[in-house]
Amino acid sequence: MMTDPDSVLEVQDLTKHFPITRGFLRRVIGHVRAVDGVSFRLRRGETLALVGESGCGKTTTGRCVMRAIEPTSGSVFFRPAPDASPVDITRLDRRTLRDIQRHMGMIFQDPYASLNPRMTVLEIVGEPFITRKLLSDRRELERRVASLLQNVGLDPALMRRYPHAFSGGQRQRIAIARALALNPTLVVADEPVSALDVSVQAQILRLLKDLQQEFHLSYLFITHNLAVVEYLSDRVAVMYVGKIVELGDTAQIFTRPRHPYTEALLAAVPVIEVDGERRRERIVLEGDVADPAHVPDGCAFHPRCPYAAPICRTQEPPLVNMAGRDDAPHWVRCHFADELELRGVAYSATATPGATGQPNA
Ligand SMILES: Nc1ncnc2c1ncn2[C@@H]1O[C@H](COP(=O)(O)OP(=O)(O)OP(=O)(O)O)[C@@H](O)[C@H]1O
Repeated sequence: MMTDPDSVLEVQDLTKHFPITRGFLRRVIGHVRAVDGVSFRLRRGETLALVGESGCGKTTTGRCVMRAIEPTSGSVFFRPAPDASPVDITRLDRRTLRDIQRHMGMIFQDPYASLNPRMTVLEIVGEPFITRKLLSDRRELERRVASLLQNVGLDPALMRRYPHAFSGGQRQRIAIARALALNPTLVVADEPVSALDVSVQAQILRLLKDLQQEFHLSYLFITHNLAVVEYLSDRVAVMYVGKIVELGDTAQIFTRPRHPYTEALLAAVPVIEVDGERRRERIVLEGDVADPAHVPDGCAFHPRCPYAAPICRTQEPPLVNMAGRDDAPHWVRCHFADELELRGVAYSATATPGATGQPNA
């Protein structure tokens, strides 16, 4: 159950296992454990970033939360409005689900692929009103689309143009206008700036931040870019092979990571030297992400972990809250979380990625 009145989303023990089949009869010979027991909470107006290397299960988690794909098990409690009762998205019938989904918006990585090239901006941004039969008056529809375009910094006079007339950044603004059309409570953004020019990324991130404040949006922000996380996120959940291995406040995670995987991710981000000279300190993570179809025994990170001990090969560590009694929770899944002195990076909550693409610039 979801008890906290401040929560917009509570994900409990979510799993998504994709069957691996073989042969003519499509016999199931195994499972890809893309999401494997993920739990987290998102408060009103908050941004939670899901980070990790490619293949760790971030996108699958986001899609299960919106029930764009069917989770294998677990619950996703969602409160569509501040005074509404929470519902478990995973238990809804099709029609109720569709009603509830209007309170959720989704922004994708590639604004070239996500916008239908044969539709005008008016049709793209206005489509949610049409398909849900919320507006039939053409004038009113144009007025609403114009106001949405203004919100995202686009000239409403361009609403009759097609996507090809716009740059990547402008296309992403159109996609954002569409995602916000029905005034959602929750926005799931999956790498929304990764496909854009570095110079445009900062503008789009700033826009997302402004829109969040104006419309009290809660963001589930999927990204592999820690500069983006630093700029936008209140909290961070680090995923590795379908599981959350560390979850806490952004500042905590950056300055005092407690999981070796987080340390490795942070080390892969370029940092600024104390003397002011920027140095690319790109420590590439050794080895590949474990195959979620053959998850290693014990801690899934142990084959790549520089601190691994025998216990790590045999026993899976539980997710434990390492924070003091009065501090914000800091969850870590590592046998040695309270022993290791791991390296973080300098953290500045005001950093703006994009101009340089670097977190501490
Ligand atoms: N439909 C599917 N069938 C089988 N396996 C899948 C399917 N979708 C995803 N997977 C697998 O699940 C795992 C997690 O994928 P997911 O896309 O969620 O990761 P990710 O962290 O979002 O990575 P990326 O940033 O590359 O999208 C991967 O191993 C992927 O190959």
